Amino acid sequence: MDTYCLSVTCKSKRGIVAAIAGYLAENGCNITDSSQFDDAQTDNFFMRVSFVSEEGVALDTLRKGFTDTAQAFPMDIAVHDESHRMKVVIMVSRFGHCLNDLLYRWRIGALPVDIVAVISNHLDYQKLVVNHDIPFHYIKVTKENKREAEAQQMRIVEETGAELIVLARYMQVLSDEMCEKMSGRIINIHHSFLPSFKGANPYKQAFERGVKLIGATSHYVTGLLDEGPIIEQDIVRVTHAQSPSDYVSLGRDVESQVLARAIHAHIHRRVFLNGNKTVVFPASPGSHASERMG
Ligand SMILES: Nc1nc2c(c(=O)[nH]1)N[C@@H](CN(C=O)c1ccc(C(=O)N[C@@H](CCC(=O)O)C(=O)O)cc1)CN2
Repeated sequence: MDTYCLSVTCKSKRGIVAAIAGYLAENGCNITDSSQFDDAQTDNFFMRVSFVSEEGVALDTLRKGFTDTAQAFPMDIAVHDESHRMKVVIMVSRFGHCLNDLLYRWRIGALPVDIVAVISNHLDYQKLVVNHDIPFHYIKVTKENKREAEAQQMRIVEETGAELIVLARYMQVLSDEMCEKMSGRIINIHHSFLPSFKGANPYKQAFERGVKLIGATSHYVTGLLDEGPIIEQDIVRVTHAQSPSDYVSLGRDVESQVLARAIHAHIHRRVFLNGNKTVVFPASPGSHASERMG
């Protein structure tokens, strides 16, 4: 039997959970996992439900049936087949550790997505990508050709049907237009514990500040550089004896892990936008089951 995921965002009101649980039960669906959050500050309510359609009621029928429930509680509602593999374009510049990590996770089945293309403004990782039988697109970016380069990037996104763009250390600022068009569908890894040290060279900034912790932050990309809603973060200790290049080495693993966790949360629809913040529900049991055991 297929497992589906229902995600709901609405204004908080008594009875929402009962209405949704009741609707699913009445339509032969068994809830296997449920998370909800009522934000008292914004009065926004968020809910994510995994369920099995035990009597074979089709996804489209369930979607259509929800409109009545949705009318009782004006809500943004979406129902997805949890077996759907999201189409992803990865973009990278000169630092390839996050790309390499994502390709490995994808290859062993730990990242159940379809990587439909890798785009880079450098040729460093062409062989690596082609060896994974994934299309590689080299699109040079200069101050003079940024707009045309971005148009080429967006053509690839549209032609492949990509649902998510991952900036795996892609070091070019995207235009407001692209950020708006792909709002909530571009995930970046920034190599600092935001909001500290935005922009280029965060490790140099951290070294000059004399920090004792460096970190990585994965966030949705907006027109405001490195200020998009944060999805995942982590940190690693540093000492007075270490240099910015030591930070680069120490940062590789934490950047890769933070980005992978953020993508995993996004593709399993566990991330909800809440103004310029996010609500991130925990992974449901078995959500890592797609990984091929060695
Ligand atoms: N619109 C946005 N674009 C990008 C974001 C974002 O949040 N909003 N995140 C960056 C990633 N990034 C840090 O994580 C970052 C990348 C690049 C720069 C920058 O100043 N780039 C220069 C060119 C540098 C070069 O050519 O090597 C530039 O674009 O003029 C700052 C921060 C990805 N894009």
